Amino acid sequence: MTDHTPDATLLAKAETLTEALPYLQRYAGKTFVVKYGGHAMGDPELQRDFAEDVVLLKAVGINPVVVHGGGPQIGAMLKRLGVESTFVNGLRVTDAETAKIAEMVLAGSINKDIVGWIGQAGGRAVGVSGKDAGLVLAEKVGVRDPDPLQGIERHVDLGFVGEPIAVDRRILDTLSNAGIIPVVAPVGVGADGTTYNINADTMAGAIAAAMGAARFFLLTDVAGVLSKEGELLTSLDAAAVAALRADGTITGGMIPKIETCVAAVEAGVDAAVILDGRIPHAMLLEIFTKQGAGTLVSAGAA
Ligand SMILES: Nc1ncnc2c1ncn2[C@@H]1O[C@H](COP(=O)(O)OP(=O)(O)O)[C@@H](O)[C@H]1O
Ligand SMILES: CC(=O)N[C@@H](CCC(=O)OP(=O)(O)O)C(=O)O
Repeated sequence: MTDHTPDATLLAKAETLTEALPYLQRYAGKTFVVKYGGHAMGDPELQRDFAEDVVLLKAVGINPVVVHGGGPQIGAMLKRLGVESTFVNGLRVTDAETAKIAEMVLAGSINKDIVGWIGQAGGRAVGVSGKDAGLVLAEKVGVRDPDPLQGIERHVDLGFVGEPIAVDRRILDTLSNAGIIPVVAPVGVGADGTTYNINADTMAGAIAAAMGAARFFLLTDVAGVLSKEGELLTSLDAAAVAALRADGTITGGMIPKIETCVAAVEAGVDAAVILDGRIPHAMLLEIFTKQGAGTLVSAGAA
């Protein structure tokens, strides 16, 4: 008699699909905003995995919106051009020349690379910056830089660093409704036409809030938010984040990342998750399996 039982590998594949079924049903038609950090972009295989994940989301009826960074890539270009660069609280101090170079790298080079990778993975993507169709109106950021050693706060002028004050989502809706994946570079424009360099986490958070996203993923090069002992903190709320900032556990690039997560969930995004972009298909594993990964930031008590 013929044995009709499929082999174990095929059965495991079928089980993976059935495990995904409730998530597919829950998320169909929802918007997911994905922040793809510059540090997560290094490896060509990971780039391909990322693009496949985004295309798969679109294919199963989710509307992904990609917002990308490119801090290390801007840094490399500034170095090649002999331009010095400094950061305050994770934000690049941006003079007029740096703003021009940042826009060139973000909106010109990286944006088109990602559009290309998505195309290679069988999707259709269109790259825009916050300037296109008035997507992101920005204004100049002022930052207070605490100096705990002296117990004072110095005011630091960050130059052409902006923060989003209004998001006009119509271009994103138009693209998504046409089956196209929008890819957004973190550059914004002021009411007077000034170009602003915007931290990509902040940009993505503002877009996630404006889209009422069901999920906001931030792909980076760490497992998530780590404790002082280096352990992964799997779940945080606003109060826990404030405590971790106050005691110096969260520093540098993690500051805008975690603050944007808190702001997004407080603005109505269901959940924000900081994910390890070095893990192949980190996003798919987080969305479609029972194994949560990374740090989940939620509005209520964690
Ligand atoms: N408590 C913390 N947990 C994890 N990472 C932290 C923490 N505090 C600071 N960081 C730093 O934040 C970095 C992530 O931010 P960033 O370099 O801006 O990444 P991206 O380019 O993906 O936006 C980590 O690589 C790490 O160096
Ligand atoms: C104001 C500010 O800091 N802008 C960032 C924009 C890119 C970015 O945020 O990239 P990552 O997400 O890869 O860090 C910068 O100039 O580096």
